[in-house]
Amino acid sequence: MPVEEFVAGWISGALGLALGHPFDTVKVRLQTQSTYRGIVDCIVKTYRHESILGFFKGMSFPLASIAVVNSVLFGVYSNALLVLTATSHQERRVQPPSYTHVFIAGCTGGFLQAYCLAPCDLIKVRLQNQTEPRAQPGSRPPRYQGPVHCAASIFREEGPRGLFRGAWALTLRDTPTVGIYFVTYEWLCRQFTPDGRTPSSATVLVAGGFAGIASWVVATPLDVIKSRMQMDGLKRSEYRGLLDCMVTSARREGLGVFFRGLTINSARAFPVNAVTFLSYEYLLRSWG
Ligand SMILES: C[N+](C)(C)CCCC[C@H](N)C(=O)O
Repeated sequence: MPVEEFVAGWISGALGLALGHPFDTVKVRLQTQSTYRGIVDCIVKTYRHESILGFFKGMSFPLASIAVVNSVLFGVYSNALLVLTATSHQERRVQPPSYTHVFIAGCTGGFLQAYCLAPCDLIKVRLQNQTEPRAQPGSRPPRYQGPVHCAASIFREEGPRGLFRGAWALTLRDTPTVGIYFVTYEWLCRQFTPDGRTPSSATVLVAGGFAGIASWVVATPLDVIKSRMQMDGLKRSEYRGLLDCMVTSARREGLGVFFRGLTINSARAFPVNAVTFLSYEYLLRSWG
């Protein structure tokens, strides 16, 4: 099993993540809290109360864990294509796989990474939603003091299954949308690259960026539900399940609720995925 894809996925995931984290914090807050009037209001309030550091809450942990998740995503994708088409990463430029194969391999990668992502994403979302300013002497400490403390508290208070809260919504979100992610990327690369040639860096950046946006647009409704399910259970359980969360949210806030965070998510998706794909392709190429 080729391991370079896993390593390249690892490094490129970490690079993309660091770039996108401030956008991600604003997105999570807009999706789960109703105190903000919009993107600008959320940015201003976060900055005023928590300084620039507020935007980087919950980042250290995903930086390590997203790297693992991305490595599973790209590693599984590439190896699934190897099984389906019997071509390696290098051979695929000359013998491009069909879009159906790309889609199936993408869905497989999306499905498997969702399980590694679920507990990591839960911890990230819980930490990002802590709006207390940095601890001052004498002030009450926030509920979770860091990722390890957060994981231990969830385990203690909500049981081992609590760590997989929202995992179902996450799997439904990622299985088809990662398929769309890779199909968009491949399609755009092929549009701008002569047959049999490797895509240029500019092409990879643009194709990666738009692949990120396209997949996030489709993923946003379930992303909102996922984030809400993850925050549920903190005080008391409000939703009886995924469907109940959808119906309750729509009834209370209208159908627009399913698009919360869409703008900021798209603004984040472009640079994150442009950098992810560029570094992924670059690493694989330089390893020959
Ligand atoms: C498929 N879905 C839209 C869920 C995400 C795919 C892109 C993953 C990337 N690490 C990012 O965070 O943007």
